[in-house]
Amino acid sequence: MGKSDARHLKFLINGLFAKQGRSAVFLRKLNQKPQGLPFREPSAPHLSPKDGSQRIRNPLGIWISSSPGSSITFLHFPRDLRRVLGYGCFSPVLGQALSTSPDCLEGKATNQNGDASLSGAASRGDKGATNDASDQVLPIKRNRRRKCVSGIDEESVKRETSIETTPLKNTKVDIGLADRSPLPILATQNPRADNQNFDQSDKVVPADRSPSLTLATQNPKADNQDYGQSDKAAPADRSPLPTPGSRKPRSDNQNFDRLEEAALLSSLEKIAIPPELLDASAVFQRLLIANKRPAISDSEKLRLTTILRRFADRGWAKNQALAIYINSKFFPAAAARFRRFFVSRCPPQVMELLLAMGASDQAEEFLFPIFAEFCINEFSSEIARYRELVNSADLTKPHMWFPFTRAMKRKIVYHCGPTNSGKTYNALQRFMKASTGIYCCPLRLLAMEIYEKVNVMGVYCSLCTGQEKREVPFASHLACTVEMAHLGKQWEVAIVDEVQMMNDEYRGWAWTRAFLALQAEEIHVCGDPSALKLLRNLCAATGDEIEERNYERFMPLTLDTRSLRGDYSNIQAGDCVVAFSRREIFQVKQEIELTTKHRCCVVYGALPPETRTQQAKLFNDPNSGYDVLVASDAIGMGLNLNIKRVIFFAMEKFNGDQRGQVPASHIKQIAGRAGRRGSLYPEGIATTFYSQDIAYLATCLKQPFEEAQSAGLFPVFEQMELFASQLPDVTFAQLLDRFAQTCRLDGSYFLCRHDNLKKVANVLDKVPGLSLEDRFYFCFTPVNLRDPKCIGTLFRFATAYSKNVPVRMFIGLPKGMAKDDMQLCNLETQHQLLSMYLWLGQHFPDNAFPQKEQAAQMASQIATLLGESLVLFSSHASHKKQQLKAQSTNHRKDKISTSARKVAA
Ligand SMILES: Nc1ncnc2c1ncn2[C@@H]1O[C@H](COP(=O)(O)OP(=O)(O)OP(=O)(O)O)[C@@H](O)[C@H]1O
Repeated sequence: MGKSDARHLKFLINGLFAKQGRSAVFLRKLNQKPQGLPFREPSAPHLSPKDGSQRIRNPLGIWISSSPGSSITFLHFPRDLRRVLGYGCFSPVLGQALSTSPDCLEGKATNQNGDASLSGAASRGDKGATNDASDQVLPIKRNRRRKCVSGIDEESVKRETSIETTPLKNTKVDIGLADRSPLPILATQNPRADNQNFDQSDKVVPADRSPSLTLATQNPKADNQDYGQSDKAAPADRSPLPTPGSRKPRSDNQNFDRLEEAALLSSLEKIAIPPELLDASAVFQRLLIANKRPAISDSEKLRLTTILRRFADRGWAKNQALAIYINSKFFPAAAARFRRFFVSRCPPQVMELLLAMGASDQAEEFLFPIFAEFCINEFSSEIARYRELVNSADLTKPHMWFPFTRAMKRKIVYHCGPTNSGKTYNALQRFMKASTGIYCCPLRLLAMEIYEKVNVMGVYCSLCTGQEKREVPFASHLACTVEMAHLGKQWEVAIVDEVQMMNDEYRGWAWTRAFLALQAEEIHVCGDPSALKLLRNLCAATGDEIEERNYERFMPLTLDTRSLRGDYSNIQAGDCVVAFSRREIFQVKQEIELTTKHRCCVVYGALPPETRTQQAKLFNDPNSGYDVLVASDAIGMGLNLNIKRVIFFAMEKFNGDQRGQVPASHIKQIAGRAGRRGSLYPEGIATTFYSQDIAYLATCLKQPFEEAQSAGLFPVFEQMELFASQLPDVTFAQLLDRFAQTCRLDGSYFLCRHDNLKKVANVLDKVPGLSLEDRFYFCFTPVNLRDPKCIGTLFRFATAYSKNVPVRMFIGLPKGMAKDDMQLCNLETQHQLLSMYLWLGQHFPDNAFPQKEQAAQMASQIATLLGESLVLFSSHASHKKQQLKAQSTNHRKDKISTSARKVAA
């Protein structure tokens, strides 16, 4: 399809709705009349209300049917175009969506599973809504009162004209109408949200009859799946979309020979539909008023039933039906009703046509518009209910959730560079000069470090993490974990550190929210180059100005290809050995301490931040006697470490389901910890313990940063509540699933994974008496899901809370340092339980968790004990080493004396 064809198509779609006066802006912008198209001027309706439908002989061969009483207009595309666009029907609502949203045309809007969603795209109307203070209450409502831009900037004109070629040329990205997997298009957004102009047409179209019909999807995956199952493959589905070929050979029809089908189809395509049957609405009206047909032969009935069963079973119609808010679960019942209705009333002319078409795609295409009319007529309440549900799971245009922020003029400074390049340092310089500032980071440890550093420099700074709040009197600054960012306050400078985590599948939503919502004149975001493009896109949507500052490592990182060849004696002072499990970490530590003169500090995720900092200090201190660090990937972020060489003990990691290679981006981040400005080791080296791993390390280090495509999102409680109100009889875990299946997202976003939340939700399902809000927040509690003790304790806390009694810890203080690994594990678990209690204490009313202070004290004592235990472990090892040494000396002495005796004898 050529550029001009695409333009014609766009014009056609617009022209179709011009009579309602809603495409005027678009047409003016296009500023040219399509050549070769037999359109009348937009003001003159090109569809004659009398004949209802007519074939428009334009170069694209599209014909349109519409009838005076119908809210729907059908576009039937010729075969080659269908490959690109599918087949479908539009309501005036959709015409609005298309004519105001270039992004829709670009197919940018997707739901969670990567499906295009016409109405969900970021449109150029976005900026116009910035001052709409009435949007403040609920995200769903926020979208509804969007203002339209009256002025048209050059950029948007450019975007608009580029749309015409790009999607269609690639045939991959379409106008959001073609195949997408796994869910079909849900053109569900309330049209009122899109444009104020719609108010007029809203009056015309009765609520129940206004679903946005889309040219929905040929969805190969969803064909046979229940809509409700489609989230299973969610992460993968965000990736490459299937080529939108029109009607894929369907796998679900038993005994259907594809070749025969193809042959049949090629002949069937030639069947001409009489003009009087082109208008689906008219056909439906005929069916509606027809008496039940008394005389229909059994064979005719059987053939007709076969055609209609195929229509119901093959999946294509099911996907299309989503666009008219007939969900997949309801579709079989609707299709069965339609079959009975149709077979019993089918006029002879229609029957003849259908029997000639046979059980074919053409028959389905012919039937679908009639089915749509039937559904709208018969199932208006079901349609309205499902539409409400879909609308309540609308996560499109998340930047519009924060109108006060949008009303601000923000400057974004992106400090872009690899690890150890000084990004945070430079951002902090500006932060400290500002009269007010907020620093947001991924770890408690980092927040605590900045809190201490900044206060030492004389800038009063408070601390706020999930577990802890330290209020400094008269503090103007705040260091916090990103989830705890204060979004309602205005700041002069904000820092969002490690912004590439916006793409994190679990926590990404927190960075996205902070970035979109922070009310700061200047936002300094620090991150690696992987997030640069994404940030640019978000800034384009928010209207913020972006300045990019690029950084390079102070000293390059060198790859030592020799590796340690599996020999501990090659360990040197300043080495950091990275292992990916706790067991491996202690094994390596023990081996090093037994076989070399070095002593090891350890850092891993289960250690409290205080203990990790203490271990880092020990390692950084050249006089401490601890000169080697054994760590997990927890060193990738946050700690300032004087590492000379990073040695990867393994390149595989257990990811919760199975062991797999550690992704290159993680390897790079960890390796980048080697070498630090101003330390004993300004130059960094990376290598592996075993020589077989060196090739993978080399590959990882060479790899350029992989561009993040989308930012994480998660609904706020109010959204969840709205959604839940549509589904009163489901558990919270089911609700999370249903939300993930139903929600709609723009292409720049994905829904963060909720499997961990679901596990907690399942546990809490057994606790009666918790409100939806309680469940929502309880699910976010940081709990070690692999430890039954932690889960059991959370259950106990939730049960007590649900009974409205003060929640007690019942966690005793340990007797002393851990003497073995089991005791060490117990200490770690105890700290996790306390941390959980503290987190709940921060997020629920104070009187519900009254032992917060006690818990904080105990947590700090345990952190100290853990640190001391680790030191003790090292001295045990050196003691053992001495014993071994003594044993081997004695053994040697024995040997010598025996041989001396032998010689003497
Ligand atoms: N201009 C500077 N003067 C003195 N020290 C600096 C300067 N720039 C950076 N540093 C020091 O270099 C180290 C690394 O800097 P910084 O933490 O800012 O790097 P980064 O790029 O943010 O790394 P990461 O992504 O790992 O956080 C820090 O210890 C910091 O104090």
